[in-house]
Amino acid sequence: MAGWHIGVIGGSGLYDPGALDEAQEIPVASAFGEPSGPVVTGRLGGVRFTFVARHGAGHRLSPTHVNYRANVDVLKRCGVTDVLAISAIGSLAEDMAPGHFVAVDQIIDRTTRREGSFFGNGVVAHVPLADPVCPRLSALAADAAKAAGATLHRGGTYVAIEGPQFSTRAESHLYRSWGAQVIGMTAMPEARLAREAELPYALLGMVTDYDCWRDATADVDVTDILAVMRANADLAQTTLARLAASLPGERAASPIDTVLDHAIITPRDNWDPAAAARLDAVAGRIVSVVSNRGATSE
Ligand SMILES: CSC[C@H]1O[C@H](OP(=O)(O)O)[C@H](O)[C@@H]1O
Ligand SMILES: Nc1ncnc2[nH]cnc12
Repeated sequence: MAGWHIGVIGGSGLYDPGALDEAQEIPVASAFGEPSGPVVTGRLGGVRFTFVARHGAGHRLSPTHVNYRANVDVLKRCGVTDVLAISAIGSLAEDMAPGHFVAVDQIIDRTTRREGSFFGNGVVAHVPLADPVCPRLSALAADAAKAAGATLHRGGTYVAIEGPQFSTRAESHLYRSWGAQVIGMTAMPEARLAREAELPYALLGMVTDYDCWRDATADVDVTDILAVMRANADLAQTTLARLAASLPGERAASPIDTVLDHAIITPRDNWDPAAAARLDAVAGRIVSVVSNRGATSE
């Protein structure tokens, strides 16, 4: 059994992880282009945390233009074992009020304009995604949020829209009729990619608004969202500290750690060497043999 190394992807309003011991920015390049911004690593209560701000410093990247592949790839390259995403979310459910936290457990993907896989073009893989969220990490994060003082909902279906516009009222009602409880623009393809990289993924959403389905409230507005996020940023950082304090000393293996064992369908002899080489981090357990073989035969 090994130790924990938590990768944190901070969403709107959470542009830094708070006080990390021995914090340092580390230069790490991705085979999939530029990550959103600097990667900061450090320790919280003795546990290593590595942080990237999803929309970059100064929130320059829209949900469509975030390089989700590079973000997950650099976290994997840093040796992260698990990924906790923190996001601003709209509520589609009466009981999930602004200020509450939701440990999301299901996702409906309505995004259309994003690179959704590390694989393809020479190495094809099909990972299982029935449960896109890791129940162990999600429960730990939920407990930590509760201990930090958040009003916490365990479980909730998140509908990921392309954005950047918020939904129409008809869409908002439609998503409610589908059984979705919260809405955002970033959980996909992030959760897909974490699974492909064999990284257990959990998503803690901070409710910032009621989207636009609720007659009794004004329609969603970005200024209000950021005000709620700012009011909750400390709570998110305290949640991380609580999480660090509550992690078991040893990290027992997760089935997600080895999900690629039965997912790659392209026979090894047919792998495209360049495609395999790019997978040296996300699928390092599997492809390193081939990359090395390619290197020796040249
Ligand atoms: C700031 S309003 C919309 C914006 O906020 C959420 O971002 P994130 O998931 O990174 O916290 C939402 O998904 C949109 O990107
Ligand atoms: N209502 C909403 N729709 C989409 N993304 C959001 N992020 C925060 N609130 C949102």
